[in-house]
Amino acid sequence: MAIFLNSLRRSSPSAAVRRLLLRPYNGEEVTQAREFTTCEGSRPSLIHKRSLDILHDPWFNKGTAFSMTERDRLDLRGLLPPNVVSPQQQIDRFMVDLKRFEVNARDGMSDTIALAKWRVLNRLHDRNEVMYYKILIDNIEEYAPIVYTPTVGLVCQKYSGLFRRPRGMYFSAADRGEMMSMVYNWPADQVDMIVVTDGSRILGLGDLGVQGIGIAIGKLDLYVSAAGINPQRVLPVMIDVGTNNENLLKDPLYLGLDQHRLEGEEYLSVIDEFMEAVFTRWPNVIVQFEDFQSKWAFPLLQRYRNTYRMFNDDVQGTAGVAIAGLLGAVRAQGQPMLDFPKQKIVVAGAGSAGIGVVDAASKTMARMLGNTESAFQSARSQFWIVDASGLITESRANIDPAVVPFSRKQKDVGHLGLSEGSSLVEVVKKVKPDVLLGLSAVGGLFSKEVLEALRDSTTCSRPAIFAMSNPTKNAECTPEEAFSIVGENVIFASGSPFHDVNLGDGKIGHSNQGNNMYLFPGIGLGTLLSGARVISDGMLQAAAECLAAYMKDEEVHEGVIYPPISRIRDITKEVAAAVVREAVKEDLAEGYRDMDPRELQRLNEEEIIEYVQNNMWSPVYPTLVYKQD
Ligand SMILES: NC(=O)C1=CN([C@@H]2O[C@H](COP(=O)(O)OP(=O)(O)OC[C@H]3O[C@@H](n4cnc5c(N)ncnc54)[C@H](O)[C@@H]3O)[C@@H](O)[C@H]2O)C=CC1
Ligand SMILES: CC(=O)C(=O)O
Ligand SMILES: [Mg+2]
Repeated sequence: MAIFLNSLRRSSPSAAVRRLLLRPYNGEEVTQAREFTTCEGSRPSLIHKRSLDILHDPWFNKGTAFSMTERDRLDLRGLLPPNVVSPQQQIDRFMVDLKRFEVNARDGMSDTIALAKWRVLNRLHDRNEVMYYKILIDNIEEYAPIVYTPTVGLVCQKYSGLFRRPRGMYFSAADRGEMMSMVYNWPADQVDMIVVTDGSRILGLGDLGVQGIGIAIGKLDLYVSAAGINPQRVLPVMIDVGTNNENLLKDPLYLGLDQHRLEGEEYLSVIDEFMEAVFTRWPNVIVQFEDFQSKWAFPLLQRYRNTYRMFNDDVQGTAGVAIAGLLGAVRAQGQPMLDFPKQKIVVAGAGSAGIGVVDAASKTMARMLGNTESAFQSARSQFWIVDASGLITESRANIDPAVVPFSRKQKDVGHLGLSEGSSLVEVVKKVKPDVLLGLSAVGGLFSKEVLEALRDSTTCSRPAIFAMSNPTKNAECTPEEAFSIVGENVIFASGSPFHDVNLGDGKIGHSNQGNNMYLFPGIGLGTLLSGARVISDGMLQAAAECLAAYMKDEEVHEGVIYPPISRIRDITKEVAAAVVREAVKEDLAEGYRDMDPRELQRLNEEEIIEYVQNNMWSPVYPTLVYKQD
């Protein structure tokens, strides 16, 4: 098994390879001259703008940090206060403004304070991208919960009121037939990463229509901060096919199409047209599908995954993060990882996320058991899935095709006294699971009764609870509830961040954040840098195994199964390198820029990590030089 077989070959790179490795991508001139990957002292960025146009462009603006020579060169003299400040002084001044909200917060962060912070950060994002990402990267643990879950959920809900400047692109059902030309309205000639949503299931908040654009923006903030994707080459996209949220349709301030969602072939034709348009203009782009309702998430993934460079984060990213956490829980129990196929896992939620996890985790078990048909059967029999109508068995009427392979046979559950529709608490009592995993979007689903049933039934020394639904109020339980009811030994992870729990006597109950943010940035970056034409199961599995292997034994024994968010840039680099390696191994890698596939094949593990590192964008002001069109 690849996990933990970290036998890195440490040979020194050839001179030619080293030249490639050590040459981070320097921005060549592009039509819109939108590059700032270089920094002071190295190759400058050529721009076709002067004066106020520069100050109003967040991709180039440095505000008060423009030096006097640059002010002269770019016709900025007199347009800024005279004092030239350093980038760090700029950040210090900004942080004084941002931190004032903390002074007001007596009972932790209220929604109002979180939103106020989001507003201040968003305004900076509109003004000056380098500074925005510098602050985000340096304080990712503190501000990920603002630009991402949970606050991004609130932002999407309140989008009409918060909307000031558009960010990203909107394609709507009214744009049918126009998308192929519309894509040229985007100013960047190169786009590496698109996150697209149709707004139909935003976190656990349901159909938010056009307001779902916020989640695409939040995910791309993580692509820039964690994966070092150049912010000039990311594109958030909202495909507005209508909404079935009656409150939004009644709202006079709603900014989306005033119609119910398109269905069937009409819906598919819009998404098809969008995919064709973006891949025509940017053939190397990677498209991440985000927060599509389950009924479309699976069919769209099957429709596009063998043709386009795309993946579904909720189905595939979440699965990888869950697998890494599940393997961590096995290690925390003091068991060898090969015992994973013995774990009994009750899953609450049979949507895109829940079924994505069960599908991938059962495949991981099956691989450990020898990959035969009976191994697959045996692996599937370790999972019991409960949805809004209770335990899912083969006798379920109108069952979603994606769920069919995981529905239980009556004969297999009957001997436990269970049947179609048995309640979660009954299932927990009878199955006596090692793991309870929630992707139901139902806050508090793991009630006192359910947690007591787990405590009283399980034979596991360290049961694990994954309350993975977002945002915070949708978590199936809190860490306090898990530790106080099930016991101090429990392994706990949640989708949105919670604080660790003080268990007294110097003991800490660790609250892990089990969120796909640990994987999607690395999957995207690894795909980009390998030049893989599609994203294979093997590449996704490599990403999950890398995350699992990242945690040290001492950490997992402490109940820490995921790294702290502050290490997300490092873990993303490792994940991306694992994805590149697997793409090369599977002969999918077609190379990236100067790195052709043959060179890529010659790199050893260390060199691949170096290659990834050197292609991660960092927030540094470039020197700007004006060039006439
Ligand atoms: N932590 C993470 O990285 C991720 C978390 N999620 C979260 O997972 C949740 C679900 O996402 P999807 O699967 O796409 O949504 P979905 O709406 O497709 O699925 C929800 C599922 O929960 C079931 N459910 C509803 N009430 C239930 C109940 N009382 N008991 C048991 N099951 C119940 C539904 O029947 C359905 O099968 C959301 O809150 C989302 O934020 C999703 C992706 C990643
Ligand atoms: C984290 C995420 O992708 C979700 O909750 O949908
Ligand atoms: Mg999602």
